[in-house]
Amino acid sequence: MNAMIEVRDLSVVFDGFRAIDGIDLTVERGELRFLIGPNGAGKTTLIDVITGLTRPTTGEVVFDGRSLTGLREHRIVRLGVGRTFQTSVVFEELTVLENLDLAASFRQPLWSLARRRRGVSDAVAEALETTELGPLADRPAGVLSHGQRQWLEIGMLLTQGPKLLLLDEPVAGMSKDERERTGELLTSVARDHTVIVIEHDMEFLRRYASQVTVLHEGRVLIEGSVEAIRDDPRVQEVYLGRKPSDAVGT
Ligand SMILES: Nc1ncnc2c1ncn2[C@@H]1O[C@H](COP(=O)(O)OP(=O)(O)OP(=O)(O)O)[C@@H](O)[C@H]1O
Repeated sequence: MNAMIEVRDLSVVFDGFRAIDGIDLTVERGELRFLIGPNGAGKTTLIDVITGLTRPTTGEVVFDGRSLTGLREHRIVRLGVGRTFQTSVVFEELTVLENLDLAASFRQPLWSLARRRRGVSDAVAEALETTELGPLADRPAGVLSHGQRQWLEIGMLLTQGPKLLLLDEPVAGMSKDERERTGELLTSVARDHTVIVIEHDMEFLRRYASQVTVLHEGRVLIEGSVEAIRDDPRVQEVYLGRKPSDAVGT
């Protein structure tokens, strides 16, 4: 079986309101999948269900062949699901290295902590290399630019050895150069992880996405290549008031 994540007939009802309304979604191992959709489409709620933050009303999520039904958030993290939030979770007074080290220790047994104090663990060294934050390792995270901070958060997830990364609008508020660097980082991370990215930046999508799932009103509207979704009249319609070229880039 090659699916990393299978969402089956998932619904989430908040006080009678169907935020997710019967979603089926399969993301294969090693995919870099983009999730888009207008405000309120259910993107964040879907990620909340996968990570155990929100309980589904019906349906289930199967991760790496195992049902996540009933599991608490920390169990799901330990199974290999990592997530970033729209708000930052780095400790500003700690250095880049210390933030990575702390994140890495989260999944480690105690005996390995004592051993690691003598040097930088492999996971931390790898995260520094992948994110290219090595030259900033001893700087406090508080002095990082917005983009560098996002890369640190991705690095912190990587130290925990996730199989699946869920990233919520990673390029929001970034400069053009930072966006480009983030695109390269995601492409590189996706070489040995499965990655699901919620992203509104259509130019970014056009450059870095291959498979895209469009959500609308809690359902999957369409799934396909950037070109296929760009040309689909249903997608043009849900981005009402915008030319299709604005909605998904040309
Ligand atoms: N805890 C909650 N209680 C009630 N309604 C909620 C709750 N969380 C989300 N919703 C509603 O569910 C719908 C889907 O929200 P969600 O945040 O998943 O959408 P989204 O696609 O991520 O939107 P955006 O792009 O604006 O972040 C929205 O109408 C939202 O108001």
